[in-house]
Amino acid sequence: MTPPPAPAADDTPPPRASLRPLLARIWRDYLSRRRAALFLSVLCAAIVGVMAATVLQLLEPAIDGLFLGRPVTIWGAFTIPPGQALTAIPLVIVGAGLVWTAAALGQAALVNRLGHGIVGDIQVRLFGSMIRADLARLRSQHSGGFVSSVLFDANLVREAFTNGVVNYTQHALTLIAVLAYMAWTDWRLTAIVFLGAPVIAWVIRRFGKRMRKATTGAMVETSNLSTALMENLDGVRLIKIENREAAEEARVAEVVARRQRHVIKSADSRAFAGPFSNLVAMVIVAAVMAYAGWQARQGEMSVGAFAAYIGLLMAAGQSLRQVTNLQTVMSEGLTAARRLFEALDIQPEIREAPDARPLPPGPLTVAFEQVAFAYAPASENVAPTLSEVSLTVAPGETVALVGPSGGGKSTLLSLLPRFYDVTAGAVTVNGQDIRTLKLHDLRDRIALVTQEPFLFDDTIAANIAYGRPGASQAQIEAAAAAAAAHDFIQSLPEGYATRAGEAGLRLSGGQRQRIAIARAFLKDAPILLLDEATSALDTESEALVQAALERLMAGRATLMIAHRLSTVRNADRIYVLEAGRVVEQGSHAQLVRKGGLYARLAKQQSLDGDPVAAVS
Ligand SMILES: Nc1ncnc2c1ncn2[C@@H]1O[C@H](COP(=O)(O)OP(=O)(O)OP(=O)(O)O)[C@@H](O)[C@H]1O
Repeated sequence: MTPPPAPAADDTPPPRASLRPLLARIWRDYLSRRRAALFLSVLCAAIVGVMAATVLQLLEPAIDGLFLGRPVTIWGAFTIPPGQALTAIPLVIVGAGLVWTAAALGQAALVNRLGHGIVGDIQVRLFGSMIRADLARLRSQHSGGFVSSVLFDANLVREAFTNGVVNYTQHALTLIAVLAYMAWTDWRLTAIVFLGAPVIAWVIRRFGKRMRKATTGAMVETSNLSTALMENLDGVRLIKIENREAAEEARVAEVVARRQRHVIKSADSRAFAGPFSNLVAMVIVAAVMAYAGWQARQGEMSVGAFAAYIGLLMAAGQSLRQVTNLQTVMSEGLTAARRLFEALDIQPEIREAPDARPLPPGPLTVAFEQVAFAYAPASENVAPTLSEVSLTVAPGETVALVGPSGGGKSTLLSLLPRFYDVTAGAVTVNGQDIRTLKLHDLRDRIALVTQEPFLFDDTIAANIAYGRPGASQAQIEAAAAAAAAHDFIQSLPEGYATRAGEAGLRLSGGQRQRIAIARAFLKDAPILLLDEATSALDTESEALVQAALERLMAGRATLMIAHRLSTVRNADRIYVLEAGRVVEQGSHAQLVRKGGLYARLAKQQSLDGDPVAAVS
């Protein structure tokens, strides 16, 4: 096991042109449906922002009214006689404080619901896209990558588009309110503030760029970390038997360290942008203070106005720092959104045709007609995995696929439920190309029993009824009885309600097989695919499973793969696949007589060198 590759982080900032469609899509897919809540939370944020500026503005009438005994004008509109200032101003402040608090509470409650709603939407969509993805794509990416996208990347988008958008509004509005107040009283003061704007913009851009690079790297490493964790849990037996615990610990430590480097860089960018803009803000405060002090000396500014300016500027500095911080959070969220959308946009190649036809009920005949298939695209010039394969399985017939490892048997089987599509030729069901049929109907008519049947972490009954969720208990038990599984299930502590699967009961290979066969009995599909269904069993289990399988095969079109030739001797026809081609075909007796590859394989498996004895 080699360490996952270092990330190829993209350090170029996203061009403006690509930002607009990204934002438009976030609006269309996630925000527009919640536009009322979004509007309300932005409104609350606006109230909070404006209230913050308003309370500070009251400094001017408070100081001038209380200390200088002047008539007090609140917000330039209401005039209060000096005698009433002592009661009026505190009352206005309490009133503003109440509105401020109500708006802040409303904002927090709305943002929490909005944010988690969006993250839930993204997670469900990502899962939907993953579960519908082509097998080829799912095989090309480790499941750890999907897990990390669903659990972590989606949260970055939440941060950006709730906290980011809403708090951004609040602080931007505080800034605007302060600037408007200053412009209203003295435009020169505002001009001084605007001189600092390009510097702040530069700070935001610079840290935003660092942040994007670090975020992309952190996301790649988070995905590598999930992959490493899942791989270790899956391969725990191998790790223990090979005494590789320390090596695996070191490997994971390496991934953790790489992830940490990116995460720290990203956190640094986020944390450093604020103090840098704070520095610029302090320089602006100093300049305004110098100018306002000079004005006050000239008698053109009252003590109250001076105090209010400075108070407001301090608040503006605070908001500016927040806006800079949020800018980096937004940039992180946009990077995550871009990555998630790329994953969401991959369309499965195996899709139902728009004019797909239904598949009527009843027995079905399967045919492979001059089928060729390659996993790699034709441009890669790799020899195809299957070439010119033709075979037919009629209802009630059993066709067996045998041959050396890597010959293409499993690949051939996976073409029938359209896990992959043929590259040439066609697979047909009752004479119709399966690409012209409804995908749901096609898969509904196929039962698949594999060497290591998968059990969900659910009850045995639910596992048997997985493909027929509406099945009654009686139907489930009848299927289990037909699969010779009823007795052992009943002897379990909770019978059919016993949990199986990863965190549940550990079942033997033969028991799992029989549950899978019960699942196939319940599905009652006219096409049966058996992929080495008995090869992992001991003789006693095999006898039970074999008998159950024979009952299951009756009346269906069965295509089976078997390594142990003893299990295929009763097949109607046997096809020997070597390097993707059918090299021999016929009944067991015919193939043994022929003395070719099949006869040699049969001989290899015999103890006494007699091929017929080996398979009888
Ligand atoms: N997902 C895949 N992507 C690329 N190549 C694959 C994939 N699955 C199988 N192959 C290749 O296709 C060839 C046929 O594999 P397949 O599993 O169909 O053979 P098989 O006859 O079933 O082998 P076995 O008896 O060992 O199970 C092999 O060379 C294998 O490496």
